[in-house]
Amino acid sequence: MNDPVLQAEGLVRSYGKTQALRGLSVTIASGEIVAVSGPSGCGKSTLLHCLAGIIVPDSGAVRYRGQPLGEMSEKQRSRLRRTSFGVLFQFGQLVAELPAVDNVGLPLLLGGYQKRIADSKSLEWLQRLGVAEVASALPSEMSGGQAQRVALARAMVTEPEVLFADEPTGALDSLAGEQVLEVLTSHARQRNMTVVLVTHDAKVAAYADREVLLRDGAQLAAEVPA
Ligand SMILES: Nc1ncnc2c1ncn2[C@@H]1O[C@H](COP(=O)(O)OP(=O)(O)OP(=O)(O)O)[C@@H](O)[C@H]1O
Repeated sequence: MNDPVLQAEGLVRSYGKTQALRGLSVTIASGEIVAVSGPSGCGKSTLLHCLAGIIVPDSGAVRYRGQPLGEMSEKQRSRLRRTSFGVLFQFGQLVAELPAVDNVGLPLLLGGYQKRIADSKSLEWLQRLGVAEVASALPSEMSGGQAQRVALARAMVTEPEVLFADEPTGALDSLAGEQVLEVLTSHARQRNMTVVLVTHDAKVAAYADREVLLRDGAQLAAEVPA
């Protein structure tokens, strides 16, 4: 395996009495596209959120390039999410008051880019994902599928080292879903971007290099190539 980018060891995470992760370990190499799959409620999103440092496991550790996330301050973790990680949540989470072009450009503005450059990179990504026509639309004026593609553009625009995507094609019909996955995976392969893709759909998992199958908060079996 190439250099590991992310190593999770013995992750346990509960919500009240529900144990979402039960001692899960997984290693993700640089440039790998990994699908995390399994039935609803098996802990996929919880694993993604632990790997991205959005939530902290009750026990176990996640290391990013050897550095335990648990030993970073919240400020350091959020800086890491802004600079090295791109996160696409299951429900896009666009800013309701901003048109698509500004939603996508937001992480660039926060990273110190000039508005003019942020706008042009944002439009480039909207075009690549086939939603340039909604550039000036507010999220409330978009279809669910358009909003999801805009949210993906926002996660990709900073060219993150690792992209975490939770059901990135959940709101898309199958043709649009294939187009988005094609753009996402070909870009990742060109740029050696690591992708962690949560999905319950075998057709989506087939775009990955490797599949991590979960059942009830644990890995089902030896990892299988997708
Ligand atoms: N914020 C929360 N509060 C309480 N229980 C939660 C919370 N988030 C997740 N859970 C529970 O933890 C378990 C794992 O949830 P998780 O969302 O990680 O699974 P998932 O595989 O991503 O599911 P889905 O495919 O339906 O999105 C489930 O039983 C879920 O009900």
